[in-house]
Amino acid sequence: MGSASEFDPALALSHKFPDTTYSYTERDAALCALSVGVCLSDAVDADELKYVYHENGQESIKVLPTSSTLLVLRSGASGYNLPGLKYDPRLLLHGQQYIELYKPLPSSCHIHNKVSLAGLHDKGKAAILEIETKSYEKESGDLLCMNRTTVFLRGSGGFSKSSKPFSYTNYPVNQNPAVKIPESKPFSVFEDRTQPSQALLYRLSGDYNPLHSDPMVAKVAGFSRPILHGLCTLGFAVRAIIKCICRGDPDLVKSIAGRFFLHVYPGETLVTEMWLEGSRVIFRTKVKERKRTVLSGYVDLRGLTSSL
Ligand SMILES: CCCCCCC[C@@H](O)CC(=O)SCCNC(=O)CCNC(=O)[C@H](O)C(C)(C)COP(=O)(O)OP(=O)(O)OC[C@H]1O[C@@H](n2cnc3c(N)ncnc32)[C@H](O)[C@@H]1OP(=O)(O)O
Repeated sequence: MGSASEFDPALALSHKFPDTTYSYTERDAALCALSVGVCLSDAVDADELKYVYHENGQESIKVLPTSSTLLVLRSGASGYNLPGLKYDPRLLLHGQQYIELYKPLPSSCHIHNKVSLAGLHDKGKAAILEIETKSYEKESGDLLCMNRTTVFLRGSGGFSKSSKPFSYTNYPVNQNPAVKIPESKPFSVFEDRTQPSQALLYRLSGDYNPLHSDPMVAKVAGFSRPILHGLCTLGFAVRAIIKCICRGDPDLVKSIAGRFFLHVYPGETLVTEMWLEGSRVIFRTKVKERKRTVLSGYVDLRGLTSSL
């Protein structure tokens, strides 16, 4: 169990993460797509079949931009170990995700990851830890994407040594996923029902955190049953945006930012509302059954035609 006295922010900040490597195949990419609801309600959906099948062979399938998180899972799906930070991994929740995509993701790839600490904050009742991963294609050396993961470590705050709460960030404020939701009617709304087994499928993408599969672990974490991975909810939301606004073209997505407000139980219905502001899509996802917002954020697009 973590406690404030076991936090040494200076030690954590001076830590140099080792580079990591990762390889994924067309099978991983297709599984990742299926686990965020691709072709869930229509097995021949013309916008989505390309993520799992291509007539020219599996090497020609497209990869969803949210699958970029697949590349960084090895660096800490159910917890991050770094000196100076001891906490209870069962109380960790995914708070935010920020993704930049520089090139369409290939259907299979060998990856070289450079990992760094992007933020550390004392929120009193919780600590917030932000880890940034830059993923390079091993063969070409090209930078493919950047993922910044914010985790909320409940029960681990209160470690500040002075009266001012400790807060360190090394990235621009305009990359903050917190957004103001417009008061106007949404440009588009998309509804999707997750399956009761959704988290059991999503975990095969590589996040084996037992919070999503083990009823006892879920109880300790304060939930009545295992909850859905935050990145699965984000995958459903971004899929909805690609479908409703990008006319099915995933390569239009330049960056994605999302903040998780509340847990989702597998089997619940996700309703994603979208507003178009220039080349930015602001979105909000609600759970229909509980009428609660679970996620909001924005997706920046490249080359959007004005005919929308
Ligand atoms: C790619 C690698 C992936 C690895 C991912 C991690 C592993 C995964 O397996 C784990 C998961 O997927 S968990 C499932 C998804 N996440 C969730 O369900 C969490 C949903 N959110 C919550 O429960 C609350 O918002 C909660 C609990 C997060 C916060 O609620 P409160 O305690 O009520 O907080 P509040 O009092 O409102 O705010 C306190 C301060 O914290 C900031 N904050 C709030 N929500 C945040 C969030 N989601 N992310 C980041 N910061 C957040 C607030 O701004 C506030 O700070 P300040 O006082 O300075 O304004």
